Amino acid sequence: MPQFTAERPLTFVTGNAGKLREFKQILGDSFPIVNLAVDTEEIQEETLEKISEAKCRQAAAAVNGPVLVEDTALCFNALGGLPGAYIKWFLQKLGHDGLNKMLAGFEDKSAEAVCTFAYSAGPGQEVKIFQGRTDGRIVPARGPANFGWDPIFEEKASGMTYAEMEKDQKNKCSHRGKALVKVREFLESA
Ligand SMILES: O=P(O)(O)OP(=O)(O)OP(=O)(O)OC[C@H]1O[C@@H](n2cnc3c(O)ncnc32)[C@H](O)[C@@H]1O
Ligand SMILES: [Mg+2]
Repeated sequence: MPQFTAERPLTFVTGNAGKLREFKQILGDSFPIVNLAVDTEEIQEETLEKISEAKCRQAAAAVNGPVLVEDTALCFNALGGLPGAYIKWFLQKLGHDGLNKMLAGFEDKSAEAVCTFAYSAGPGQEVKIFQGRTDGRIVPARGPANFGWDPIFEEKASGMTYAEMEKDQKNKCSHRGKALVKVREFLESA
């Protein structure tokens, strides 16, 4: 375990309350973690790994210490993986109903939720990537609209939308939960 201390904690850089809430539920308080919202520039890139890596380098420079960032993508299979990393803007402009309508012309409503964490020990240090993926499909909204696109993502294995699940159930099967298992393994072995 890298020596995170109260003076030099691991900083989870995000401005998203839902992400932070789940992050804390999943990782608990096993070591000193603080949260900071740094406005990072989101680059346009081919791969989710490169987007998270760029975000991580900016965050490490801003914090000047160990950082963890994540980027979440929602990939519609009928659209070749789009909106992917651009889901935030599509959700903001179109809402749940509009996202469903985007797939109206396609039989295939399947989608993949992808969470990509990136860790750096500090500015100029190597960036480690941890990814979690969950299969599902896009459905008309069901369940409380507490977090992003949770009501319209029906997880494949359970047939429930993320929004219909108890928090523990979502965290066990979610893109974020799977990625954080890998993050924890790394932090515990490093
Ligand atoms: O500061 P950062 O960490 O970048 O936070 P963000 O809100 O900008 O997040 P992203 O760039 O990763 O955009 C992902 C979008 O998907 C949403 N989202 C992320 N994880 C989700 C989840 O588990 N369930 C539902 N919506 C989610 C999130 O609210 C955004 O609208
Ligand atoms: Mg963002």
